[in-house]
Amino acid sequence: MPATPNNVPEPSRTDPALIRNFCIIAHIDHGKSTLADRMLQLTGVVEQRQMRAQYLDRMDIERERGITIKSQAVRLPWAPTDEPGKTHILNMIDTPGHVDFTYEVSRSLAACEGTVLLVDAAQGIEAQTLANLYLAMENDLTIIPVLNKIDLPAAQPEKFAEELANLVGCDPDDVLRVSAKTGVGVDALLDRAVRDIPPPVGVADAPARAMIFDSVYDSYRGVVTYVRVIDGQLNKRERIRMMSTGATHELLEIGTNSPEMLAADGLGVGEVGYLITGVKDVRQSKVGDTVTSQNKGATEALGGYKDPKPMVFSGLYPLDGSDYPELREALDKLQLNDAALVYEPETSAALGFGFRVGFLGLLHLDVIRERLEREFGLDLIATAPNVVYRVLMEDGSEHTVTNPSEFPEGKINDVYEPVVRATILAPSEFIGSIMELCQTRRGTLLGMDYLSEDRVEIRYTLPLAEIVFDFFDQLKSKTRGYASLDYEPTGEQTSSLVKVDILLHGDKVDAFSAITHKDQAYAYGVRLVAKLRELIPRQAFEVPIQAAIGSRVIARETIRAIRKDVLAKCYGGDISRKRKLLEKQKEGKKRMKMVGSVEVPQEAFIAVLSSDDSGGSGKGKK
Ligand SMILES: Nc1nc2c(ncn2[C@@H]2O[C@H](COP(=O)(O)OP(=O)(O)OP(=O)(O)O)[C@@H](O)[C@H]2O)c(=O)[nH]1
Repeated sequence: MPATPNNVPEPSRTDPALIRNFCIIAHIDHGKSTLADRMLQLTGVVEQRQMRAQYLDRMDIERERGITIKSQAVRLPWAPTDEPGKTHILNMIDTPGHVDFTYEVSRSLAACEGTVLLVDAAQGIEAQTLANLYLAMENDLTIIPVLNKIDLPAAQPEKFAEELANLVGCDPDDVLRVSAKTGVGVDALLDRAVRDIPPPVGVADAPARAMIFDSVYDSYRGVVTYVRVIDGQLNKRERIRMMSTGATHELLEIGTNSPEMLAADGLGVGEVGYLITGVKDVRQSKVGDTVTSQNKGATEALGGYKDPKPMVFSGLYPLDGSDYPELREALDKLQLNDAALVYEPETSAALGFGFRVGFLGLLHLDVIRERLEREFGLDLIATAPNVVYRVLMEDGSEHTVTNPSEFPEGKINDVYEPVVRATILAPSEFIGSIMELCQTRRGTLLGMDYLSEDRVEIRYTLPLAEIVFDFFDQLKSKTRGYASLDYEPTGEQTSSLVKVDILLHGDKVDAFSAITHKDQAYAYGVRLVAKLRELIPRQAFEVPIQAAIGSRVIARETIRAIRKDVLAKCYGGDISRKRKLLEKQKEGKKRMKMVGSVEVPQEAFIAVLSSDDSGGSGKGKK
């Protein structure tokens, strides 16, 4: 019998023996949000008529794109089927599934004792299933293997139960089978969570220590911080201290989510809930930090706290220069809710005033750009994303390069670039094409394992710069969509990297500068110069386009001159027709940027993004 809100125990200081903290980990689209929805319904915390799809994904973009960006926690009362009178509290912590947000995933995992490992019964294990499973194992979590979507005609539960059982080391019969869509098997899953996941252990009378696993900005309430109490207790109205910064705040409100906020007097050992202190900026309440009481607080923080590090940078410029103040304001607002977003003003000779913005990865970049355009109505030019390089000069100085045009001139000793460990899962028939792709992207094979007869896991070390553009698209097209990819940063390596500049009519265009491997520089220069010749219209004078490394020109094309006389075709005196043509010409000009003396269309800046010859890539077009 599912519990109802009426027999929920008091929200604060629940007996830890009755608490189970868990999260759901899954590859994108394997049904995590749908399963969470079913759990909300089955435990009675959301009434049928209020139910809407993906209840927990609150951000519009999350719902539209069907992805989870920020994690959320929700408290579910559940009396197991064999103990109907004993209501337990299941705290479900939703985790983002995408590789860009791995740090948030690992913080959420650290707040749990168990995890539901959810796998699509028609797809099987994918790269992010593995990546998240390894994180869960590192955190010593109890793993409940579950196959989802068993209602699908294409489901192969027997085959994938075997695969999953091999992976987690259990019997195939112990793999649960559910349909998050129809609800079949979800009650058995909740029973299993109560039975298998250990209750939290903590010292009730020790100084309070709570781990922050998420914090979100709410325009009415300020920052809402999600915590899991490990030791002691936090009480309403007390002063709390953030251990990484030492900042203290008054605890204005404390409570739990069911799934709406429900205020309480405090939170005790093992409990999961929210705190409100009135701060306005999530950077004051950072994921991974430890909260303690100001008075007789703890001296040792929990686990390691790590600042999220931007991995990919891109220049964002308003198409209309007068929108610059709005862009700054919009970035300020987004940063209130996104501690990982960093930016600083930047000026480009070609694009004017803008910002160099650091992101966790490409999805993060896409989401931010889309929000800037959609929520703030800005038209933006985004320069090609690049990674961060470290350059050591012969004179011993060191430069961190986040913008290719700032790559130092002069005598360079070494250039370091970030590398990742990539895991690719695919049917074994594609091994050849995957290896070929990784090889051309300067990859080093680390190893390969068969998960089952026809599915293989391939591990590579790859430069991050080689995968930030279109690696995933290429991988998908070479494997007919069957491959999945996950990667994690593993440090840096020295490489022979050079800066390729593009000169238009003799002037260097900073927005087109790129850093590439020495062996690829020539091909890159030739390709870009050819593409720009196609995209830049003829001007009143001849325009040479050159690619150069330092002062050495490696490729050249020329745009021939024309006199663009739109009136040439209008004989006679039809003045209104003439005016129309002139107006049309003026409008056409608005979409151009003057770069030195040359008019460059917006598409040209996007063209740098794509590595094929078909014009701009999908990513740059939005
Ligand atoms: N047939 C069927 N479809 C399902 C089931 N569970 C989920 N789906 C569908 O699978 C798709 C992905 O489900 P989501 O719940 O959004 O997946 P997710 O894992 O939360 O995705 P992210 O939030 O991006 O990580 C949606 O179209 C769901 O309707 C199921 O049990 N059966």
